[in-house]
Amino acid sequence: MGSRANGVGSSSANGPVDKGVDFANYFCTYAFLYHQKEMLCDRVRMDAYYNAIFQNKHHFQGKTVLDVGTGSGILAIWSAQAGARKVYAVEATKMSEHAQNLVKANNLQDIVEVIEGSMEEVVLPEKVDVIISEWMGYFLLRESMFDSVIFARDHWLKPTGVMYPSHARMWVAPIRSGLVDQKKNDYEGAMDDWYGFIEDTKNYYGVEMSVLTKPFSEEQEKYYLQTSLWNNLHPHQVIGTAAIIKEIDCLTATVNDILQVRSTFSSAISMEHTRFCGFGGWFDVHFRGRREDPAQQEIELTTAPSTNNGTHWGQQVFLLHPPTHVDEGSNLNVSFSMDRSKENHRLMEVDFHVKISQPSGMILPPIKKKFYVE
Ligand SMILES: C[S@@+](CC[C@H](N)C(=O)[O-])C[C@H]1O[C@@H](n2cnc3c(N)ncnc32)[C@H](O)[C@@H]1O
Repeated sequence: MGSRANGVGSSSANGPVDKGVDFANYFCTYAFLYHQKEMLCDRVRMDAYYNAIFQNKHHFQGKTVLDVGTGSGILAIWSAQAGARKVYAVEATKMSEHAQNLVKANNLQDIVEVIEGSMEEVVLPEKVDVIISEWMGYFLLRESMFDSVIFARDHWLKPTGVMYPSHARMWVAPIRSGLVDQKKNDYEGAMDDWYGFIEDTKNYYGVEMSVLTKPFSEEQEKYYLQTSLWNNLHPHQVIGTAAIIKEIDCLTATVNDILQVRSTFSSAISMEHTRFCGFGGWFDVHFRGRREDPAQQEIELTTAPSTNNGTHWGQQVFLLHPPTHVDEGSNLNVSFSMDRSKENHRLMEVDFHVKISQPSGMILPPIKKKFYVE
């Protein structure tokens, strides 16, 4: 199982963010070295940022850089090693102390200035040429950290400045997966256990609890059947064409642009006699520099299903029960929407509306389902 900051129980998307709650539930996990280590061990992620910086040294040599959410300090250190004149490394948690030690241990204390504080509150002495950040959560937007990068860009990037990464995309594709059976069994097992429990409670303790069956069932259904799952999909599990559902230009996107994702797309099933079990969702980001000041080497970081280049982000899997038998030539028409959870602006709610037409021309009853990305 992959892990990013959990963000559970944080603040509202509509009201002001309660900073204390947000810190306790979101930032706190990033204060642990074991968590930073998991990201530092992700070779796909590390290689992409390393290559983006060192194969595009012209963006860093003699330049000022801001690392938004420096964590262990790794991106700030690389920026300095690539020749930056000054690097501001901002980190909200006490991880800043480890970053500071790491900077000193690598003899970069004259270039990298670690600043402990929230990006929204720190004051820098100057504007910067480059903003670098690793802000991507599960399915790209979970964690809503890109808001802080947008804030940093709007306040601290020079008009000629460059964003690292410069672009991001979200992808969705139909999949087959044995998890669809496993999760249904888990749910049914939990309900069987519940029925035994209410019978025992009545027999031994004289209390009738069946009035709670419906809310318990709803709770378990949400947990087992409506919560998206972290999974490392094999490419063979993708059974139809993948669609891009969102494209972000990191230089120009506003918070308003990323509050919601809306997309309608069609996907042609490309596999014979298979089960359509739901959707897989993933993202990629690109390092292209800016139009007037492009990268010498464009780098891509993809979290697509892969046999040997998996990432700690994996993919998010959205299971549709029961699975539908489809064939090569079946076609899916999909409406997708994603919004921030009202209870916690760092979590997401996703809706799929799917119409399936079979190669025979038969159109199946539409499928509609809501999911929680938690
Ligand atoms: C995904 S980690 C990346 C850490 C490091 N840059 C790396 O690439 O290994 C994101 C980091 O950003 C920090 N962070 C998130 N939002 C922030 C904000 N608004 N201000 C300062 N730090 C923030 C988190 O505490 C976390 O350490």
